[in-house]
Amino acid sequence: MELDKMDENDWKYHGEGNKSLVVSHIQVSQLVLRLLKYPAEDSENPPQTAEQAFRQIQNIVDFSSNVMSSLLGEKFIHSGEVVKLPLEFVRQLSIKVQHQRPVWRCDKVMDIYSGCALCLPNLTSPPLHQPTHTPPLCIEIKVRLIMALFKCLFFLFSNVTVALALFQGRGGKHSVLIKNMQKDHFLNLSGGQCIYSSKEGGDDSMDLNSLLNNLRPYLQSGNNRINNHMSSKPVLNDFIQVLANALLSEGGDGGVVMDRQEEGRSFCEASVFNKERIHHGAQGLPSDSVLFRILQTQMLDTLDIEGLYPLYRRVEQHLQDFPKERTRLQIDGPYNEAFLEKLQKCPSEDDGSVEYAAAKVHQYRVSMTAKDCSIMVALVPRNEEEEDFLSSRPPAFSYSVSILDLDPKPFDSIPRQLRLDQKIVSCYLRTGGALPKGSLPPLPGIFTAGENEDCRLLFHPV
Ligand SMILES: O=P(O)(O)O[C@@H]1[C@@H](OP(=O)(O)O)[C@H](OP(=O)(O)O)[C@H](O)[C@H](OP(=O)(O)O)[C@H]1OP(=O)(O)O
Ligand SMILES: Nc1ncnc2c1ncn2[C@@H]1O[C@H](COP(=O)(O)OP(=O)(O)OP(=O)(O)O)[C@@H](O)[C@H]1O
Repeated sequence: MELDKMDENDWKYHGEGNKSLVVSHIQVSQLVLRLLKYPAEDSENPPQTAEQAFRQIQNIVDFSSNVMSSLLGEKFIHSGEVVKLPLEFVRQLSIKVQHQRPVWRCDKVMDIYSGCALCLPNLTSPPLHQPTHTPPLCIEIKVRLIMALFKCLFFLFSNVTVALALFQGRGGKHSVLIKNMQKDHFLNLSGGQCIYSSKEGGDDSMDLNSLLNNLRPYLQSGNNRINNHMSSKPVLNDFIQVLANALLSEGGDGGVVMDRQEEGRSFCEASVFNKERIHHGAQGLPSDSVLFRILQTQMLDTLDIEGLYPLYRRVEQHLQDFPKERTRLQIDGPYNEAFLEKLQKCPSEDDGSVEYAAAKVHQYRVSMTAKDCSIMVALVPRNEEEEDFLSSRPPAFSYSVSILDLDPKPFDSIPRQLRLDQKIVSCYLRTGGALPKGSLPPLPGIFTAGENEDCRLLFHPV
């Protein structure tokens, strides 16, 4: 990428979240740029200088590469690098992508003032072995939330959202869905075609059929492939199994997903949802799988928000008295090895010190990041000429598993977490356990549990 020759026509809208917007390169399919967003009311007066924006993105890179990578496993992490882009390019890009942005995300605008962005590999287009005729199938899962489809993994997470992205064609023809199940959010990437949704009041079964029709060519094998027939249930079951196998596999990149039942450890084994499993947390998950690593990192919050808040207040009070201590305590970074050491070597007993309190807050913030990240799984059917592809069921896939959105959560976000938690608890007490439609998702510490298809809330000791 030649930074002095940037042309907005080489880039297209890819997706966005709450605080960043992502564009992907049209020709160089392995590249994306992630740009910061500001509240729309700040569009005339950017809330930070170019230097501060650069620092913010460098902090994101450092936090990912020095802290989260060590906790989650390097093989799953792509931290990227900060780039400085020509301002005119960024302005033109912002105009170009505007009409593709979902309306409900337009309360924020793309940062067109700093010229800073994060350059990352495109995780929906991973360099997986030899090219095949069939394009990669990408599934993005926001781990905080998990959908009923994945109820086998229920015990890991606290709510229900999944984003599924089906990409057809590496260069040009795309069929894409990214869907937030809970809020009915769509992110249609350029030229995207929705293959699955569960719109409120919409015809879910039709959408599920659309998903199944798109999945069928990936999952038909052996006789089914020749006869071009495979009924819906096995398609969905196979899809879940292939996806679960990738999530439970111990390789990060470029592994091969086969049916794990043959290895004596099946997906269903992990699906048993019972009190034992909740109490033992990670038991049953392969120790180097992405799910295990994320769960371990989520469990750094040994205190719940109510237990943490007094420690946060201790640090806050100390900073009011000694503002310069902010740097020594690494409240806003730098996110280096010393920061990691602080949270890893935090004593188990409170000695009343501000260092202890700061380390607990650091741990909590890291845990929050691990609860809010996403997993991207890219699957490519293995060479269709190979014997095992034709005979195995479900067919074998090459895969890559990555974790995205590992930004540090600000120190100042703690009081907001407490308010959210209090709202949820009062809602729980008011409704006797049933969340009203459209309400906030439960926070960590509250599980949406499913047994025999029905959902209820359980308080989970953390
Ligand atoms: O605060 P919450 O619980 O609403 O969570 C925010 C998420 O909302 P949702 O999970 O959809 O309700 C929100 O997700 P959305 O993409 O907006 O759905 C973000 O993940 C946000 O993180 P950040 O501010 O971008 O670092 C999340 O904020 P943090 O609380 O993790 O800082
Ligand atoms: N490296 C990448 N490769 C491919 N797609 C990506 C990449 N990074 C982000 N995306 C896409 O862009 C979307 C927004 O990115 P991201 O989740 O990092 O934004 P965010 O604003 O931090 O989100 P959140 O609202 O969860 O905080 C993702 O959901 C994903 O679909």
